[in-house]
Amino acid sequence: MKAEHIAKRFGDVEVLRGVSLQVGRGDLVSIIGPSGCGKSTFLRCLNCLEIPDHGSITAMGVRIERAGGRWTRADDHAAHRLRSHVGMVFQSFNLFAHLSVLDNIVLAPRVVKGEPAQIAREQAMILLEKVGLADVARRYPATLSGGQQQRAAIARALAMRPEIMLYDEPTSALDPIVAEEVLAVMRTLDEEGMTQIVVTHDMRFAQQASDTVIYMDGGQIIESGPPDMLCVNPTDERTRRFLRTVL
Ligand SMILES: Nc1ncnc2c1ncn2[C@@H]1O[C@H](COP(=O)(O)OP(=O)(O)OP(=O)(O)O)[C@@H](O)[C@H]1O
Repeated sequence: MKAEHIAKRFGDVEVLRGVSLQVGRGDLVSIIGPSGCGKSTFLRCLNCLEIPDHGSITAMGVRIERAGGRWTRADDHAAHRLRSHVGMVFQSFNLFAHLSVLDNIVLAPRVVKGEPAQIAREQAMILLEKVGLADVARRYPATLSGGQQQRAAIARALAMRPEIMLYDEPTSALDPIVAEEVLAVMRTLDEEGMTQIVVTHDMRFAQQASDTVIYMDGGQIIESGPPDMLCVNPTDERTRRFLRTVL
């Protein structure tokens, strides 16, 4: 996946100022940086949940190019194709409260892809097994712990068979022990070759699990590199100051 010169403003506020990033297949990239620096906005631009004003996104043979003009029907079509390759997981899980865990996972394959019920359910059970939730498949989200809900959200995203997974602070609402269960699922996906981009405040995970850590500040990428290089010996003073406060 490649993003080039992504720019985005909300009213007078220039939130992203030409952010470029290339993520290799199977890589796990963590995006860190101070609150409000544009991490989530950038992540959301990657699957056009937020429409960039300028710049381009290329992934899985789909290219979206923006030059400040109107968002057209053709752009919409391209964004739809892009999203069919990309799963997204949010901080607040966003599960459907009125559906069981199993039905949460079955829903999109049934409705969007028209998969037969039996196949969608079998696939969902395989995914629930994978994230350690097979025994709670019939329960409703409200009866699960935060970590279980987040793992169900990951299974739901995986049910659409994405090649790329985006996570927006997946463990920020969780205590460290429960967060570890979620991070373990992401590590397993990494071992299986899934491409993953994670906005996170969890520096330990960023350091231990990432191929690349991106440090953003002020709507720009200030520094990027392998976790050791970035976290042990950052070249930029702002990066050093940020890491001193979080490590
Ligand atoms: N839909 C929106 N409308 C207006 N302003 C927005 C919108 N979304 C984000 N912003 C603003 O853009 C800036 C960047 O927000 P963003 O959520 O991308 O930062 P972040 O680095 O992910 O922060 P955090 O770590 O606190 O989640 C903030 O000033 C935020 O208020």
